[in-house]
Amino acid sequence: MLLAIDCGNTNTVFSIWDGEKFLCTLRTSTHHARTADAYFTWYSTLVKHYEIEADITDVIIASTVPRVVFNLRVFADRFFGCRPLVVGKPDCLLPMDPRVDEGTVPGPDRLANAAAAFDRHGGNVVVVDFGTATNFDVVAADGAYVGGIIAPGVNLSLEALHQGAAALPHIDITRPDKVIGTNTVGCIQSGVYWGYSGLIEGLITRIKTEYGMPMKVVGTGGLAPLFDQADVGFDAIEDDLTMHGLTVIHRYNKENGST
Ligand SMILES: Nc1ncnc2c1ncn2[C@@H]1O[C@H](COP(=O)(O)OP(=O)(O)OP(=O)(O)O)[C@@H](O)[C@H]1O
Ligand SMILES: CC(C)(CO)[C@@H](O)C(=O)NCCC(=O)O
Ligand SMILES: [K+]
Repeated sequence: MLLAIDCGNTNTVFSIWDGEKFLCTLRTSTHHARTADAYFTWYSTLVKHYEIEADITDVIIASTVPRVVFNLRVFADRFFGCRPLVVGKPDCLLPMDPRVDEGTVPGPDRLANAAAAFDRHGGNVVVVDFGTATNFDVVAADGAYVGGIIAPGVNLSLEALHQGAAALPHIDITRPDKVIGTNTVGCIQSGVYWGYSGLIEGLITRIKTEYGMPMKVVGTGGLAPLFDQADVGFDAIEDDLTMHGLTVIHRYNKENGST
């Protein structure tokens, strides 16, 4: 069985893949100082709680935070006796290499999204991934990641307003019915929800125009369903896209002999 680890700037997600389906998905906040032993304590408690029969033989990691990789490597080695595949490292093959400016290191989450989008939709896809940042990942007809857009994440924008303006409270994102807010919270909610909806819709339109061919748009990440309610232009919402990409990359490496 495969343990797939998607380590974002805010949250770290572990999923166990039995070759056909994910048996569970476990989430914790990302801390670069978390030790291998601490990962195992957390992991084994939850696996026991959910009564999962996990026989982990392989581990794959995609981390947007370079510093956590060391402890995750130790975790894989100490508790599962395996050397993990780390997306973005030279010994982790990709089904298709990215085509970006020389010296650019695309986020491993974006490489996983590209592999997943190609596997499920066959390319000519733009993935909109709502995480700490909101990134748009363009996947060409042959499955290559060819670039995209990085915008500040929704929660980051809310936090920045609160941090930077003394009279503005911290609020949670929600879909306000009205655009014209009649109280402070309503005004912020409108600015972020409707402002962000315009950003997504506008960027999708511009990407399609520049790309010049029909494209599918797939939304993923925690806030994708909320923005889908504003009809921003998603053809599909797939909450497991990055994880699916990790299983695709892992399978590709197995079949092509690197692990
Ligand atoms: N209605 C909502 N309001 C606020 N947050 C939400 C809502 N729905 C989902 N979320 C948030 O979405 C998060 C899951 O999103 P996701 O895993 O895609 O990104 P992340 O963990 O925030 O970022 P990263 O992957 O960059 O670490 C959850 O932590 C949850 O707090
Ligand atoms: C954009 C984020 C932060 C999204 O998680 C991540 O993919 C990242 O750190 N990327 C590195 C830069 C790039 O993708 O071009
Ligand atoms: K993510």
